[in-house]
Amino acid sequence: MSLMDTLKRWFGGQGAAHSATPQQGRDRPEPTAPTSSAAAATTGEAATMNDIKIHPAVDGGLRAGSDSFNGGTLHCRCVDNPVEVTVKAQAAHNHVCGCTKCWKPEGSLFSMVAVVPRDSLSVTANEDKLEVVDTSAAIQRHACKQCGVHMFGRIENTDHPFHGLDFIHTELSDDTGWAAPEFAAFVSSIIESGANPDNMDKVRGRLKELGLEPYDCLSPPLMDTIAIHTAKAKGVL
Ligand SMILES: N[C@@H](CCC(=O)N[C@@H](CS)C(=O)NCC(=O)O)C(=O)O
Ligand SMILES: [Zn+2]
Repeated sequence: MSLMDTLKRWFGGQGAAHSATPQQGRDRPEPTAPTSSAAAATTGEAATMNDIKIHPAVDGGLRAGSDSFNGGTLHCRCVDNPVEVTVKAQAAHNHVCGCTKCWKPEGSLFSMVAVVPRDSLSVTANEDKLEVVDTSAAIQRHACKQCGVHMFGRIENTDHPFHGLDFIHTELSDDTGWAAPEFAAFVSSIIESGANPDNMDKVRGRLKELGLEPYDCLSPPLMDTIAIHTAKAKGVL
């Protein structure tokens, strides 16, 4: 059984999703710099909860994934010769991530990132435009050298709890049916990108309102996965 199957068996499928919102496609305009969202969160303006913009794909409510969806193609933002990644699987554990390392659209407080089995993902066009942004990171993020978009993240360390899974940003796909985000990870880390600490209650409030439970690391099931892996490696489980 693959790690993906194991994760799914242990933790079930995707969480509840809410009302529809348009996905960001590659030929749709980049969201404009927010007037009162990330800006409010970073400048110290008195933001209300409704001012907080989390990510363009979730700000209008979550769009449910489709049970029959089996993957699609992702494209970078280059108009000419875009990098294309093909994924032959539904994504799992989709979530918004506040860490400084995951790629975010311009002006967004959070990235949106999900996992797919490594063997379901291939680069199908313009692979020569990709480079790893930080070769020392656990997640080797392959980004387009021209537009900067991260096309996929891969864990090469075979001892890592998530080895076998690749990380993708489903918003880079025009295909509909991708699993909806289920939670918010590394929420406190948005402060490291310059978000105003005074607005954190409002950020967490907005995440809860959207149905994205906020965590300052990963979700409990994923933290359990890591702990189980570590316990087994140490021989205590
Ligand atoms: N507070 C740190 C957290 C970074 C972090 O641990 N990110 C998580 C979530 S993506 C991770 O798994 N990082 C591994 C990596 O970036 O290789 C930051 O914001 O930079
Ligand atoms: Zn992250």
